[in-house]
Amino acid sequence: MTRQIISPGKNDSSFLLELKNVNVIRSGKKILDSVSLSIEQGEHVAIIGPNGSGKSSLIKTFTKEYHPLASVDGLVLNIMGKGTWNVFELRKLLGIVSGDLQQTYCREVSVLDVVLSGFFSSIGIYYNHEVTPEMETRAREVLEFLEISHLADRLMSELSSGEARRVLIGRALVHDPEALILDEPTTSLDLRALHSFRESVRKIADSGKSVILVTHALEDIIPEINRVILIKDGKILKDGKKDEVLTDANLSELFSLPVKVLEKGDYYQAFI
Ligand SMILES: Nc1ncnc2c1ncn2[C@@H]1O[C@H](COP(=O)(O)OP(=O)(O)OP(=O)(O)O)[C@@H](O)[C@H]1O
Repeated sequence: MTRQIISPGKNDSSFLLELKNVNVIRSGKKILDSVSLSIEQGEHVAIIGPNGSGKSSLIKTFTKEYHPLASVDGLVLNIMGKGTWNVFELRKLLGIVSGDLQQTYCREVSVLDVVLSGFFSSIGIYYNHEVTPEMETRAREVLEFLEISHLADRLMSELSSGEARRVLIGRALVHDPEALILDEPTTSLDLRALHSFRESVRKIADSGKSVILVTHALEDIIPEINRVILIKDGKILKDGKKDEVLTDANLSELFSLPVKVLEKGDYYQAFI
């Protein structure tokens, strides 16, 4: 399945993602409103917004699940400098981890098979999937990198939320994506699981892959992320350096109520 996106760009772009004037309408409602942003390869970014602000819709636009209005002047939607992508190839290039994805793994699939399924952009391994020895070696390497080799033969349905979330990172990493996109990744994780999860993501950020974190929780922002984009009502409210964007005034405007931002060590927290 190949889809043509407007304004195919040059192939030598250093941008991982380049969006200009992206408008998305679903069920007659504008859910992304003239969104323009560029993310360089290797750059780490947090996209923060309240419930319903358009964060997941933005990710679905990156992965071609949602399509921008083609009739808008100046529309650009390029990924790695290209406007046209095979959708399955694209989904391998952008490793995505979300709570939704975790819910689809409630059937009996082993951890190793979950990681291997990343090669096929599928939910599990089926009879028509040809798993090569190289794929299995790579899947085991990823489990080791994430320090969860001991879980390889366990069933996904028997894991804790924290363990399962790290397995899904493994699935996203197995085909060596350019970027890891994390959509509300820490929902339902306790403090210990949160810590392990953050450490895994920090390791990935240090390895040179872009980490794009989408969340409403400031404490998810790992120190390696230096740029923050605020999104409200489908529009970009602010985009800039973390310490300049995460202010009381900006967060109060974002959530439409008085918010106090605290910086603690290398992390941030919001209070009301
Ligand atoms: N397929 C769709 N059809 C109709 N409305 C949609 C669709 N997808 C998203 N929306 C609407 O677009 C708005 C943004 O939704 P989106 O899921 O992107 O928000 P979000 O910022 O990810 O929210 P949350 O933090 O609650 O997950 C919401 O009002 C939502 O109801």
